[in-house]
Amino acid sequence: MSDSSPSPTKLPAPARSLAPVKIGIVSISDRASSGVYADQGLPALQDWLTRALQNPITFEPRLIPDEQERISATLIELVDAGCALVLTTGGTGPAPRDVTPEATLAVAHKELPGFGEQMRQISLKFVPTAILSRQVAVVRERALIINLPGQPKAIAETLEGLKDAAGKVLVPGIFAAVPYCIDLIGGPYLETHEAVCKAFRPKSAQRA
Ligand SMILES: Nc1ncnc2c1ncn2[C@@H]1O[C@H](COP(=O)(O)OP(=O)(O)OP(=O)(O)O)[C@@H](O)[C@H]1O
Ligand SMILES: Nc1nc2c(c(=O)[nH]1)N[C@H]1C(S)=C(S)[C@@H](COP(=O)(O)O)O[C@H]1N2
Repeated sequence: MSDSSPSPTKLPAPARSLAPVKIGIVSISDRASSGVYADQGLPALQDWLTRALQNPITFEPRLIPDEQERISATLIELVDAGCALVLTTGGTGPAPRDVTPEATLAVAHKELPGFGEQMRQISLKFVPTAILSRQVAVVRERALIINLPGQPKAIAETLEGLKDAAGKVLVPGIFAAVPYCIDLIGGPYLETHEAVCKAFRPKSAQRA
């Protein structure tokens, strides 16, 4: 009679425990925050991050008007609350009330210009007005803060980049660089779902 007990070699590998991560998501919109229209920024951010990341996520959502002091105070509060990543949406354009980049730079310890440069490159594949977005990314303490444009569809476009119909990456999204950046500033080790976004780390930084 054959032994029906499972061979140890066939047992599924024990699930790796992934570090939890706290993420601040901030929708900056005069009209959404005052109820003129329903906010689509926070749902779009939460949806994309939930699809992209394998780690357990605690979201810290904030919906606020385009007011510089309020934006800076919100960013500081979220970093102090332990967010490793803070994503904002809205207020990056040239209009008088668009002050998200100024509010972000005001709380920066370091600026990372590559994120804004890459987002504008990606967005140019979607809209010629991509160059109107003044978005910045900065490090404050152990947190990475990134501005995304306010148009809700721009959230997935900039984070994920541009793919062809077969899913081949044509222009890498900025999120590919986020996990390694968070390693470097002392945050949790983030792992992504490759079908949504393949994170890049140098071999020496990859964990088994
Ligand atoms: N939070 C949001 N929810 C839904 N749609 C939004 C949101 N933010 C922006 N949009 C849409 O994207 C467009 C461009 O965004 P932008 O940040 O320039 O808005 P805005 O003209 O400054 O107005 P507001 O700050 O009142 O949203 C808006 O006109 C609106 O159609
Ligand atoms: N991917 C992407 N980027 C985009 C857009 C867009 O629709 N998709 N809209 C542009 C427009 S029209 C503006 S005015 C700027 C600034 O937008 P914000 O003020 O909503 O942040 O983002 C630009 N970047």
